[in-house]
Amino acid sequence: MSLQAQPYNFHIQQQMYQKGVKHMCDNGVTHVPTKYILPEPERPRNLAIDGCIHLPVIDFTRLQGADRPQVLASLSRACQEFGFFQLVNHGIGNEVIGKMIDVCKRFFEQPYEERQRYMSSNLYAPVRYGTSFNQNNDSVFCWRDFLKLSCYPMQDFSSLWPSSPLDLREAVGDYSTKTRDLYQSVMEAILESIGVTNESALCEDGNQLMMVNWYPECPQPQLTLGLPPHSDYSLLTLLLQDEVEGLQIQHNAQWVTVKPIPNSFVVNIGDQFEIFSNGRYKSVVHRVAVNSTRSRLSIASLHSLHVNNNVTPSAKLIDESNPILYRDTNFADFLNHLSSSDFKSKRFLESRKLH
Ligand SMILES: O=C(O)CCC(=O)C(=O)O
Ligand SMILES: [Fe+2]
Repeated sequence: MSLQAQPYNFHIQQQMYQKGVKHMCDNGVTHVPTKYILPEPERPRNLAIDGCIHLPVIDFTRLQGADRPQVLASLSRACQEFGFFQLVNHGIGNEVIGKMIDVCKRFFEQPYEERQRYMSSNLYAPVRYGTSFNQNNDSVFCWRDFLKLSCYPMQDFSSLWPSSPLDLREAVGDYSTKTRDLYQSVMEAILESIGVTNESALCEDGNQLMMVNWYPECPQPQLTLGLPPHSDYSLLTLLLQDEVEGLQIQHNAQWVTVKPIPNSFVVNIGDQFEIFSNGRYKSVVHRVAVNSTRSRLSIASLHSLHVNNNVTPSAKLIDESNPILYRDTNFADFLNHLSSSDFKSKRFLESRKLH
């Protein structure tokens, strides 16, 4: 190879990575390029070796009935010990969920030119197609393409959602409305479980963002990750995963794989709620492992405070024995953190801790 050929190839490869993993797979990739290879200690172990975990299960129907006090107690334990739970009997119909999963898969199966229309490196863009975690900054890329859709208020955003597949806007509209209603009921229960009521800013008028994650089959899944360890900048995330496992959470200093339960949501506490609860409920670090035989789709509905609102520890949870632990924060702080190069070495939440 001539001396000049190297930088040229390097440039071509960089362009290829920026187009995403689906594009690379469509072009017949047979091994994981160096750009995606993690240092050994950060690599996942075989999914079959890492333990599986059955997260606490919360039955939404029981939450609405005479059993509410017992279910609230289980909810409180789950949010303190795991930061995660699985929500069953949530009332969102199979057709709404099935249509959403199907249309999202069809979005990613379109030719690159169609998906690329929504590509943007601007983290503020309300609709954005992209790859990796933060492709502007990631030194090691991850095996994931995504479509981000701002969803609330819907009339401000729905005309910006992809126009192809033709039924995408209708499916996202139905799904985001239903998940938003479900979020409000679950958040009311979470607030009640922590002994704080009348917090309408946490239930209404906030921000709703849909992250549709596509993890194509990966030829060497033991070398890379679909998503690196992170916690969500949200109050609460409602995650829908298809039947393919891959989500791992950190529990008792171990990575454990969450076993998908059909027709359920994985719900997790985000950074904003950990701050609001002054650390009582935990925003837990999680990551995604990929596999060599099956692509995987997940759809995270992230519910946060309105972008202009500060999140601050609730005065009702602060007293002499529970001193305030976090500084106030807002969405701009988070985006600054995300675009700073040191975000991997320090978690956003850590940067907000007072002591
Ligand atoms: O794909 C998953 O299971 C998790 C996705 C996730 O953590 C996220 O979108 O923040
Ligand atoms: Fe996440």
